[in-house]
Amino acid sequence: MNGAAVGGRQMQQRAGNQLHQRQYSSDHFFPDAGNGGGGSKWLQPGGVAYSQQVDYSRMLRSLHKGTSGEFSMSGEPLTPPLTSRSSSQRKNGEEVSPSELSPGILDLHSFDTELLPEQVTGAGFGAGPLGYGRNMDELETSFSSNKPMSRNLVPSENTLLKSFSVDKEKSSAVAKIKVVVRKRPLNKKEIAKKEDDIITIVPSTNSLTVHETKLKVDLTEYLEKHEFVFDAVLDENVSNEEVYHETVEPIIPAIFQRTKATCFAYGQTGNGKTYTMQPLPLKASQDILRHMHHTYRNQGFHLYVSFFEIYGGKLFDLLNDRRKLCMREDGKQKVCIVGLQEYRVSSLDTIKDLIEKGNATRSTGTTGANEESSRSHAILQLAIKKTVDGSESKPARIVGKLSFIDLAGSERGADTTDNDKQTRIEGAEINKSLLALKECIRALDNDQVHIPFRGSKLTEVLRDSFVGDSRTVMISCVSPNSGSCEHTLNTLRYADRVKSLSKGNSKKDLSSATLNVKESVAAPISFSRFEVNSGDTGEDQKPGWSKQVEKEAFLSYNSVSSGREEDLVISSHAKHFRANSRSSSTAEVFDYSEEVYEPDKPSWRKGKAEAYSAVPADGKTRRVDSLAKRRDSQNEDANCFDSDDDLNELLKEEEDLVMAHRRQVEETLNIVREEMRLLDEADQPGNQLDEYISRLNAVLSQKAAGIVNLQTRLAHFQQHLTEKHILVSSLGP
Ligand SMILES: Nc1ncnc2c1ncn2[C@@H]1O[C@H](COP(=O)(O)OP(=O)(O)OP(=O)(O)O)[C@@H](O)[C@H]1O
Repeated sequence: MNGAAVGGRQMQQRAGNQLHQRQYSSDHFFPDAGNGGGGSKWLQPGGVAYSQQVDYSRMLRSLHKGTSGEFSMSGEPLTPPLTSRSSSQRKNGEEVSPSELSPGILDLHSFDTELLPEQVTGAGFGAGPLGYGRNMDELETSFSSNKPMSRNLVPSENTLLKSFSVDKEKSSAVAKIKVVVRKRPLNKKEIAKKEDDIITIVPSTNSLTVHETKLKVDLTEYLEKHEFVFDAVLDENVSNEEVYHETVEPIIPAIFQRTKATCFAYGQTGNGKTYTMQPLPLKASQDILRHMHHTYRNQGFHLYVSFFEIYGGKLFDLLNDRRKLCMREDGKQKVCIVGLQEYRVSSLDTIKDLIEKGNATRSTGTTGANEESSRSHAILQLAIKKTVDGSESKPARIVGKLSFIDLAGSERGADTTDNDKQTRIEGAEINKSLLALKECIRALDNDQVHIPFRGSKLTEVLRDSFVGDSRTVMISCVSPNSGSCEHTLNTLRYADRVKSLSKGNSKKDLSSATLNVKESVAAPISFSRFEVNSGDTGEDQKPGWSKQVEKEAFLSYNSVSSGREEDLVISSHAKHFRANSRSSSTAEVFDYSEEVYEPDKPSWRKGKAEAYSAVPADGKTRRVDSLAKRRDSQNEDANCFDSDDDLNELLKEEEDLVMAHRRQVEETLNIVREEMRLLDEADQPGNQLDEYISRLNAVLSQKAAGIVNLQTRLAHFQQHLTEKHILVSSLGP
C-alpha cells in the first residue's frame, strides 16, 4: 500500500482473526465536545450514536474559528454554534433532539434520484478557464469567501449555458465502461533482483504488450508476446494527475445529471491500486465543489462523503471508529447501510482530513508482495444531494453519486501458501468478490434480466451504483517485473473481459470476427530479446480491437492453474455452462471469451447499440453465434432454445469441447512420457546431468500439475454436459 500517501499508517499485529488496522496518526480532529468527556474523539457529535448526515465542515470550521457561525457565499449564516447540531438536525428552524433524528439508518439510496432542472444559475463562474485549472488554494478561497465575485470573473449567461451543455455532452460521450491500465515502475526489490521490465506500452495506440519468457519442451527459452488494447494505457511515467484526467474527470459532470459512477482499481497485490486510487476522490471533490459553486451555484446542491470498508464480508465505517454496519434492502430492493456516517462537506481540507482518517483506519495486512496490503475493499462515496424546495429542514435528495473502490489486492491461491490461514481466507473472500464484480458488470452490459448482485457483499453494496444511468471506470494496475508475468496476464485478461463486455466493443469484434485472433508471437529468446520500453511498434501492433493479439492457447501446457478465475479462456460457447454452475465455486475458475451478440433492445444502452451498424435495420436479431443468444441465466437458457437444431448444435459444440480437453490431457501425458524417456536416456556426464535432471524434474512437476488441472476441468465440462443433456431432455420433444 502506499504508505507515503497515507502518511503514517501503522499496522497492528494481527491476533488470531483480528483485523489489521491502520491507525490514524492524529486522532485529534475534535475534542469530545459533545460529551464533555476527556480525550479526543473523532467526530462524535454529542456523543450520540445517531447517524448520519453530519455537517462536518461546519463543525470543523466553527471549531477552528471558535465562533458560532460562518457565512455562505450567499451571505446566509451556515454554521451553527459548536454545541448545536448541524442543519440536518433542525426541524423548521428548531433544534431537535437526537431521538428525533433518523433511526440510525443511512439510506444512501432511499431518496428518489431527482432530475435536475435544465437550467443553471445566471450568475457565478463558468466551467471554463476561470473555473478550471486554478489551484486548490484559490478554489478554497473562492468557496469560503463571502466577498462578492469580481465583475470581470462573472461570465455571461450564454457562457454558462454553453459550458453546461458542454458538460452534458462530455458526460454523455463517456463510455459506460472504461478500462484503463496503469503500469507501475519497477520497485527497488525488483531492480535489486535484476528483474526485466516485460511490459512495453505504446500510448498512441493504447496498446500494451507483455513479453513472456517460456520454455520449449527441449528446454530452450523463447519469448511470447501478449498484446492488449484498452481505452487508455498509462505507463510508469504517468502522474496521478494524468490518471485523474484520463479516468474520473470526464464523468464528473454526469454526476450532476442523475448518474451514478464507480471507479475501481483492480490488480495484484502491490501493483499500485491504492497509490492510484487515493488521490482520486480529493481531485474529484475539487471538481464537484467547483461545479457546485460555479455552474450549479445557488441550486441547493451539497456534497456528502462516506467511507466504509468490506472486510471478510462485513461492513465497517471508516469514519466512525470502524463501527460495524449492516446492509439492508428495503421493499424496493434499494440498499440501505444501517449506521453509516455521512458527512456534509464543503471544503477540500475537510474532505482531505476525512479521507486520511478513513485510509488510516483501513484493514491492512502483509502479503508476500506487499508489506502493507489492503485486505479489504474500501469504498469512498461522494454523493451529491439537493435540498427539496430549498429547505434545509427536509432531507436532501440524492442526485448523483461517485463511488471509489480500492479493491483488496488479488492474489492467487498459489501465492498464499506462505500466508497464514487468515490471509488465505481473506484471499478467498477477495477473489470471490472480484469474480462477482465481473459477473455483474458482464450481466449489466449484456442487459441480462438477472444481475447477480448477491454474489458478494461488494456487489450487493454497489448494486445501486450499477443500475440506471451508470458509468464504470476500471483501472487495472500491473507491475512490469518478469516475476509477476502470470499475475500481470491474469489482470490484463480480467480487464480485457470487462472491456469486452461493452456491446460496442463486441460489435467491433463481430464485425471483424475473424480478426479477433488469438495468436502468439513467439521467437527464440536468443534472437528476440525485446528492448524494454523501446516503443515496440512492431507490425502486429495495430490499433483497434481486432488487434487483440494474445496468446490464449486453448490450454497452455505450461500453465499451472492458479485457482483464479481469469486463468482460462476457453471458448465462447462455454459461457452457457456458467449459468448452470453458479452454485459451484470450482466451476467459477472458468472464464470464457465471448463474442457478444447484440439484440436491439430498447434500453438505457440503446444509444450505444445504435452506434453499430451490425444490428439490422429491421430490428431483428442477426444470428452470429448459435449459442450467443442463450447465454445468460438458466431460465433464459431454457426460454431461448428455439429449435432442435440449435440444441443439437449446442450439444455438439460442447461435446467437441470435452473431446478437445481430452486430447489436451492425452497430449500432455505424451509429453510427460517423452520427457521421462529423455530422462532415462540422458547420457550426460557429472554436473551437467544433474542439472539436466533437475530441469527436467521441474518441467515434469509443472506438467503433472497441468494434468491435474486439465483433468479437473475435463470433469467439470463433463458434468456440465450431463446437465445440459438433462436440460435438453426435460424440454421434451
Ligand atoms: N505508479 C507508481 N509510481 C510509483 N510508485 C508506485 C506506483 N504504483 C505503486 N507504487 C508503489 O508501490 C507500492 C505498492 O503500491 P500499493 O500499496 O498502491 O499497491 P496495492 O495494489 O494497493 O497493494 P494491495 O492490493 O496489497 O493493497 C507502494 O509503495 C507504492 O508507493
